[in-house]
Amino acid sequence: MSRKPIIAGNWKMNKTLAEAKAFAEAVKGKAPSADLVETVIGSPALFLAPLAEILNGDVIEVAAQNAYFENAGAFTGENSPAAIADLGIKYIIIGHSERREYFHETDEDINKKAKAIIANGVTPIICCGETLETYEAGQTAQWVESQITAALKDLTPEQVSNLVIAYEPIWAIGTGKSADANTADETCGVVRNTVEKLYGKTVSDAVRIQYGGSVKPENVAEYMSKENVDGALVGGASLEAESFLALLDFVN
Ligand SMILES: O=C[C@H](O)COP(=O)(O)O
Repeated sequence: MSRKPIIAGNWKMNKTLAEAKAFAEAVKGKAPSADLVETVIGSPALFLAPLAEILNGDVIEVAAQNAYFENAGAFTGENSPAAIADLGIKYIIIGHSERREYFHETDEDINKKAKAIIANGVTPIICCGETLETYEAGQTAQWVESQITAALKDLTPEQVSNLVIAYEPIWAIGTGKSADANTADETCGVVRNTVEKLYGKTVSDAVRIQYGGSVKPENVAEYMSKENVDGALVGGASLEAESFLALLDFVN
């Protein structure tokens, strides 16, 4: 099954407006054709509008790193999925382990966010992944299956076919100790099998699954060679324009 690769950077809470705009100008027009790979930059909400303007018409898409599950109302500090969609943003990352850890987001929150994002015509990138303790206890498959089952609750087969899931072992995030490609492929396979159990093989064959956790230009091609890995969600190595573009070299 050929699924279009998708490489997404996640800047997390980094950059100033000037740095974000300089990055966008540096990468504009330099990513491979969208026929070969989907390229996405996950930006802080502060920079979504200027990035969307600079990259308007470019193959590179902009993603938000989170959104609330209501479109408007008395939710101080939150960002509306409808307002994000209104900027022309095509992707919203949700359920990142840092949001779950530091901001106590639950599987139920992620499910509500996914529904609200899809209702606004935006594609969610739904994150899952286990702690080192869970990994060392051999409980990764059960953990990831429970996260994905809860995140997809009540979504339709078509909605699931079109979204992206990112498997990010917490123990590999920001540590430089990435999961080896076979482990990444195996657990992305668990994610795909979970989708198949819930929705059938047509949907599980269509859904795209990224690996994330210390992905670099030096190791991205190996991940992308694996059957169950359709892309990468990249933190540190996406912060600099040269490194971000080098993540895409595997398509050549
Ligand atoms: O969203 C990205 C992941 O948290 C991976 O971050 P990293 O590439 O810095 O390990």
